[in-house]
Amino acid sequence: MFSHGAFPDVRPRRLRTTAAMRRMTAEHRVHPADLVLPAFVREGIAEPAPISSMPGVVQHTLDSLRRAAAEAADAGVAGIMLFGVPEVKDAVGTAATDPGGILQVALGVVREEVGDALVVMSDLCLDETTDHGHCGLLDERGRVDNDATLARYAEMAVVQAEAGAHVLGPSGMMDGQIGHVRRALDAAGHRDVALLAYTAKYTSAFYGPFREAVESGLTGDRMTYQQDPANGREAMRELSQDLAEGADMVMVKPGLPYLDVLRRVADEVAVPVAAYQISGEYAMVEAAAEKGWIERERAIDETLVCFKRAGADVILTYWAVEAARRADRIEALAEEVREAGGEAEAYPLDVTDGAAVDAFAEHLGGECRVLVNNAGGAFGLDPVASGDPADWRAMYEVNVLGTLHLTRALLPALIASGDGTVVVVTSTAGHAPYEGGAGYVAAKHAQHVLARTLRLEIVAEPVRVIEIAPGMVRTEEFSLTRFRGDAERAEKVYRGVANPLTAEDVADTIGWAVTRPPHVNVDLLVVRPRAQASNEKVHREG
Ligand SMILES: NCc1[nH]cc(CCC(=O)O)c1CC(=O)O
Repeated sequence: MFSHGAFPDVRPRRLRTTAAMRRMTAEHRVHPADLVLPAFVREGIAEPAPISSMPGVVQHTLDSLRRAAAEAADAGVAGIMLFGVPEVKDAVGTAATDPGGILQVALGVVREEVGDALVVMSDLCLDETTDHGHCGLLDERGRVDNDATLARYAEMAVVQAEAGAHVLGPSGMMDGQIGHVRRALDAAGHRDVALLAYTAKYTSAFYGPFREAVESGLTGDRMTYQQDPANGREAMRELSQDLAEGADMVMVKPGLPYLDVLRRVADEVAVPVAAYQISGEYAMVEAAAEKGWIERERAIDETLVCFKRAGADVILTYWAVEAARRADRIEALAEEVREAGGEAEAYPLDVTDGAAVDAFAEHLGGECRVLVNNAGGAFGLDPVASGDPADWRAMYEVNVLGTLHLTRALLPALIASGDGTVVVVTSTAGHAPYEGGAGYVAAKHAQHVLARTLRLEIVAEPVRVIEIAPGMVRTEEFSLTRFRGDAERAEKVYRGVANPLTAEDVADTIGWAVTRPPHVNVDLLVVRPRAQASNEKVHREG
């Protein structure tokens, strides 16, 4: 290495003096387009089922998977990798080649939802569908039979491609799987379906939580087909095989314990390189954070940028959507505030998660003057007769319980400040019904009444409670979320309306109300565009 000179002329710390300097000199950044969300979908459940060893991750229903895919697309994530959990498992994994099998149905649902907006990937492996839990077929002595398994993989590949997958991820570590699957796809006319080869897949204790996620029946281990953690060079042998067999992208898995392998692979190839941050890696960070032993968001971001530094182009991570949001819009907004001379910190938070909200309150360290409860949203526009209870529940969770969680957690700090303000952003839907809006209307009425009740309860405290109720506001996502990404339907809401309110109009209103002198409590402020006289009386031109 050439010399850069010596101390005291050379002081590397100069480049670390300010946030702006560090940002300019950062060698790597995580972009939402680098991230892929692995997602589980389970057959025969009516509600998403939490996975206890992966807090925050669920086994989806088809419906909740559809929503999660739309959310991932909205967050700018690159892709989604689907794992299916069938109701019935058997020795040969029949569900894996049944066009009506859960994974295939899920692929169809996700493609229908997101089209080509996400790269839709599917796990190509038998362990989710076999009762013995192995990634392949067993011979009469109970050993995993490589070549018999290849034939099953070939059938699965065609069925998954037909169901709509853009990319298949053969993860069973059978010799020759990439070439076998490639030829099967080509023979069936699926020349454009790409293969993400699990090139270096190690037998790992860190897959533990995944086994719960797919309700694996595995007894024993996978040591005869997955790689030995002691081996690095062997990964290069697998790599040359996969490339020769036509792999479009290659992957190293697990992630963090194998960054050296990732670096070796990345140095060697001319195809995109992926890393899979697996279930056990996720669980470790979540568990330590839950105990308060590490800072959750910092730890997550650090792991992700380390993958980039080690040479990954693509990262499969259960934090994909959260990290994309953090990397993306909230941070951009904080940056805007800082550039305007203010101070800001971006802190992505799921307001429906009471424990996460408590952690956020702790992060603030007992200091808070103004709380703006702005998180909210509408899902669906169905009449009561066909209302979807899952939508209604979700709307209650985010609009009402979100406000409860934050207000509860921050009230002590607001009171202690000696001059606090709670703003509750409701809606004109909190004051009058409209057809199709019942679930949202009910939630917004509840939020309105929460604000009124709180005002009664804390009248003796130095805290104001202000409700802002906006009417028609055109933002990039309110109607898009309500109609699950149907842009045309979302657009129709505002068609012909001269000037719907903007997010800035509402922010301006909040800013005004909050900056009145402390003794002035704006109880309720309804703000609508001039063209809207009531929820259902809107003037449209043309
Ligand atoms: N179909 C095999 C497969 N594909 C992805 C994972 C693990 C993913 C994770 O742990 O997050 C596994 C489990 C295994 O090899 O035992």
